[in-house]
Amino acid sequence: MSDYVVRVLEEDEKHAAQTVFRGSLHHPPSTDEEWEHAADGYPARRSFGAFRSGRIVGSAQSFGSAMVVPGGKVLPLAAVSRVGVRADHTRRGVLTELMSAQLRQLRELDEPLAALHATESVIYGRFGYGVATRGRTVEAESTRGRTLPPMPSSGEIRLLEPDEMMTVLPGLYERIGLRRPGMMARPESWWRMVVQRRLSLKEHLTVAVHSGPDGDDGFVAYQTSVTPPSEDRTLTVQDLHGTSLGVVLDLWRFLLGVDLVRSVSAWLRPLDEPVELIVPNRGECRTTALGEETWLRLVDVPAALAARSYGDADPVVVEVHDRFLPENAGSYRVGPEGVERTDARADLELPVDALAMLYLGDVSASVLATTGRLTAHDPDALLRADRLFTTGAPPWSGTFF
Ligand SMILES: CC(=O)SCCNC(=O)CCNC(=O)[C@H](O)C(C)(C)COP(=O)(O)OP(=O)(O)OC[C@H]1O[C@@H](n2cnc3c(N)ncnc32)[C@H](O)[C@@H]1OP(=O)(O)O
Repeated sequence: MSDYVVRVLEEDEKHAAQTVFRGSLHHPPSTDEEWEHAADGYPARRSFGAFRSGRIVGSAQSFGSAMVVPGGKVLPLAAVSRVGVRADHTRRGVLTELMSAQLRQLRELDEPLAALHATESVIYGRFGYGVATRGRTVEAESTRGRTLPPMPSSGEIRLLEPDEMMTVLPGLYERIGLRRPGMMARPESWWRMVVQRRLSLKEHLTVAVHSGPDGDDGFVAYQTSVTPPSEDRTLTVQDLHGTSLGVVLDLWRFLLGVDLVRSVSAWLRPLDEPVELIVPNRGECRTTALGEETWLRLVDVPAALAARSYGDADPVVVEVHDRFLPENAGSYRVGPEGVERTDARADLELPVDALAMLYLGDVSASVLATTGRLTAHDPDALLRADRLFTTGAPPWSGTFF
């Protein structure tokens, strides 16, 4: 690794970094038009490059966002992406250096959380990331022309014109709010990278907005496709959010009734979204995949632990191990009254990646113990930890970056 230099990029080096990233994913370089929409998504000052003989061979970048944690507090979040190392420089510690530099920067920026979407599950655990939200891919058959189970409807649906999308969606997403642990804020540049880019590239994107008694309260963005030789059209959901479950299910009912569509497919939906209950027969709605959504990193463990709320139980002392950010290592007394560092003997012990799995409520301390990711020195403390860390519903993000 000594032949490599890892440093923050200059603005005019970002395009080359993007080419390395895209190449690592087996994609061609961005066209000028694509780059126009992608360029400012990840600021140069938050973008690291690894250089060998003056040439960029690896990249890891982030943009600033915010994530809601159990109890409703919203914490600064680094959204990490564009991670790639050129194929002729892998397995020499380049990513390890990039991750170390990035984590150090996020500490300096006072961002207690970092999140990413991984291409492979094997990569990020060693850097302290753990899967903190999951989602399911849902496929449902069209209900067109058939009688649906009765359900109270909560409003009306209208389609947006393409030129309305960028003016309506960002404000509507903000209005909907960060409704469940794991959801994140979308900076304006996110909308440009995702929606404006599609519109400029003339991709056919349809957006339906739901309005209830208080105005716009939900939306879905979707595309449709045919896979020859079949004539059957599939509708694929790209983005779906609403202020309540009723609004979200109204949007689903709309999608299931769109003409000339045989089935509706949506990926990484919340695990508890009950689409099965709004189709004529449960069997017409299947979970075809269950997958990792957010990999979360507690960059500042004491700040992150102190920010979330806890269930009703006596405190537990949790010892955290963190190889990359040793300032996080140590024992914390965690309870409904708050969190403090302590020298007391630990009841439970776990690495920081397992703490990320526990943090938003995706898995319980007992499950982590049973699967060998947490050591319980006191079985009673394990039950208390289950009650402390539990949350009402599975966490979910719903934002891809
Ligand atoms: C958030 C995102 O952007 S996700 C996109 C991630 N990028 C990709 O998947 C693109 C294709 N892959 C790559 O570019 C590279 O393989 C990377 C970035 C995943 C890893 O980069 P490298 O420089 O090879 O990682 P590095 O050498 O630091 O490896 C660190 C450790 O992780 C292991 N490792 C890293 N990536 C992998 C992998 N894909 N499969 C198996 N092991 C891996 C290494 O073997 C090494 O283990 P060790 O410490 O026990 O020796």
